[in-house]
Amino acid sequence: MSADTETRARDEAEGARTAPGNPAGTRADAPRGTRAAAHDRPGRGAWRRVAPQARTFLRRRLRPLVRLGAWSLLESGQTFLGGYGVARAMDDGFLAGRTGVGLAWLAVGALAVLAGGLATRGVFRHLADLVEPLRDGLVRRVVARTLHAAVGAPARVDTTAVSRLTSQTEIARDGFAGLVLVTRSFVFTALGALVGLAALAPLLLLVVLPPLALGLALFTWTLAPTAVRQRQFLDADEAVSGRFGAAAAGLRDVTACGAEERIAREADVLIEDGRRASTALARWAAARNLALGVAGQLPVVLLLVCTPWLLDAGVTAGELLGALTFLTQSLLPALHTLINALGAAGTRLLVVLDRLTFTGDRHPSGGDRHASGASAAPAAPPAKPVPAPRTHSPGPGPHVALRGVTFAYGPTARPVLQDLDLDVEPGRFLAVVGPSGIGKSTLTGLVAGLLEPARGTVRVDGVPVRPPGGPEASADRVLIPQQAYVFGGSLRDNLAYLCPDGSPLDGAAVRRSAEAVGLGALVERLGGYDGEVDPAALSQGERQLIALARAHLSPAPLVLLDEATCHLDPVAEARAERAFAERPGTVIVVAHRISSALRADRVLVLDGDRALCGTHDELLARSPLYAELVGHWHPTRA
Ligand SMILES: Nc1ncnc2c1ncn2[C@@H]1O[C@H](COP(=O)(O)OP(=O)(O)OP(=O)(O)O)[C@@H](O)[C@H]1O
Repeated sequence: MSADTETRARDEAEGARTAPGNPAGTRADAPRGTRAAAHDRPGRGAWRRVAPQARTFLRRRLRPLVRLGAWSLLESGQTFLGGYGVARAMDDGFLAGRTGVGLAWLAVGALAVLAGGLATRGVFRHLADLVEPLRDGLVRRVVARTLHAAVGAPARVDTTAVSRLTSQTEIARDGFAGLVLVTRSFVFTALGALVGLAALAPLLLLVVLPPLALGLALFTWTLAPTAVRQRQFLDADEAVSGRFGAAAAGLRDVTACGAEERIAREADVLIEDGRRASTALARWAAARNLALGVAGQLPVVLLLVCTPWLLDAGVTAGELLGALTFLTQSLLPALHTLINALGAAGTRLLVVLDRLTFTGDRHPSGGDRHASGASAAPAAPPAKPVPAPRTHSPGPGPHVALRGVTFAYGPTARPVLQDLDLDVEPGRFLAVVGPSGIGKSTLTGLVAGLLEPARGTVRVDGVPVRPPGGPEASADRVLIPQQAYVFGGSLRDNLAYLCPDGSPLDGAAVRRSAEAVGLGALVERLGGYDGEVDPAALSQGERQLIALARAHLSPAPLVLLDEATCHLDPVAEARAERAFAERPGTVIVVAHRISSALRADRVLVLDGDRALCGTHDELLARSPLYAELVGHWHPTRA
């Protein structure tokens, strides 16, 4: 606990946006649900949950509280003597022509400040006795709950526990320390000032107390709505970062499915929510400032306005000056710190404590606490690609033609592919092989339209491949990447994901595709095609089988498999590839194992700047790299 905690609390109060440790990970996968829940939940709900535990915590720590109070009382002596000393110095000293007496009273005030410094030291010593147990208790609770959850559902990893254990418990500790400091500082400063005013002239209380009480009441009224807005602001912020995190992780699928517009629309909604939440929060900050004006500045104005009346009523000039000293030197700064700290940092502390201490299965904010463990498989599917009418004449498959294609990942980067010419005849099965990082995925990205060549053309059936974003981008071709995309829902919905909307789903075709790629065992395990798919409970290989069956079932005549079978064993991989070879259409497979090349009609070997295309036998004779790749391959190990 450092001595600048009070200042920090004030700084924190200035803006929640800069809050350290944004616990964004808590609901990365459930932004919409989160938003809805956040709007439903009043701030009082959080207060009701946290308050009983807070009371128990404080009741058990009466001794440090009493010690803190005692040192604070001593500290308030400087407030009392500060204003009272000024009044006496004026009335009994300078105005009475006794300069020595005046200076002596001022010296008393200065000594009181020194004594106050010692008292502050005592306050900090005992603050730790109150604050550290809070942090320890929170850490214990988070660890216990995380372990409990991990034992209950080992497949789901609660990664948000790290944030709760580190930044959130630190926010809670620092926030609590800051609040204890500013609250007791205000209470004892106000006590010192009010006792001082009463000691000078009770009439002064008549002027000062009403606006002070009104301002404090106004401020208290803003607390609950501010907590609600604070929560909404944090939730909106988390929803935005969660949405962007999920979109970034699935960028390739999003583009392949032509879902950019929907993702952008959803992001717009969330950003708009964030803007609204922050505007509402700012409105309540303005209300807090009004409360500060009423409680802190209005008494000063009233005191000045009432000066003639007060003087007539027997209040002396020194007493008036003392009263102004109380107000401007002590009460106003303490009030300013209290209002800002309670209004922003206090409500944020409430929100964080609510999250850390809530013991239900679901996070109070509405998101599933474990949801982030299934980040590889978003909970809800993005937009389905809009099917476009097939522009080419129906046949065994489209003709893919690349002419002089050069591509680099940046204007100054070395090209990954250079002057590449390639023809994949209609209905053919092409395997692409080459060392890691040579540009195999880049090639599929170009054919899928996800990437644009710097030079040259990529045509499918004579039509230039359009850049991503067009509605037809994924209707004529389907790209299955290594990271298979599976969403929560029925198996049937997962398989039909690339089928045209509105057209009746042919049950026999679904079964044929599932059987063809080897999905039968999983279908049985899930209890049929209406069985629910839980992405987090599937192995990588099972997810790939679902994605493969989906591509097989789709009407797309061009299928691009980018190591889409890498988690399957060699037998399962061979079966899946055979299914695509037998399916009408053109297939380009980035081979995970060289055995894929043996099954292909033709093989493209990418080798640095050179690329060779031919049959297996031709390449064995012409490509040293291919011969080497095949040489290292042992059919029994593949
Ligand atoms: N988005 C990107 N930005 C910059 N460079 C990239 C990007 N994607 C790939 N690269 C680089 O381009 C080169 C080709 O990458 P690519 O993924 O096409 O290779 P690959 O043959 O598919 O590799 P692997 O077999 O390991 O998947 C690599 O050097 C890679 O680092």
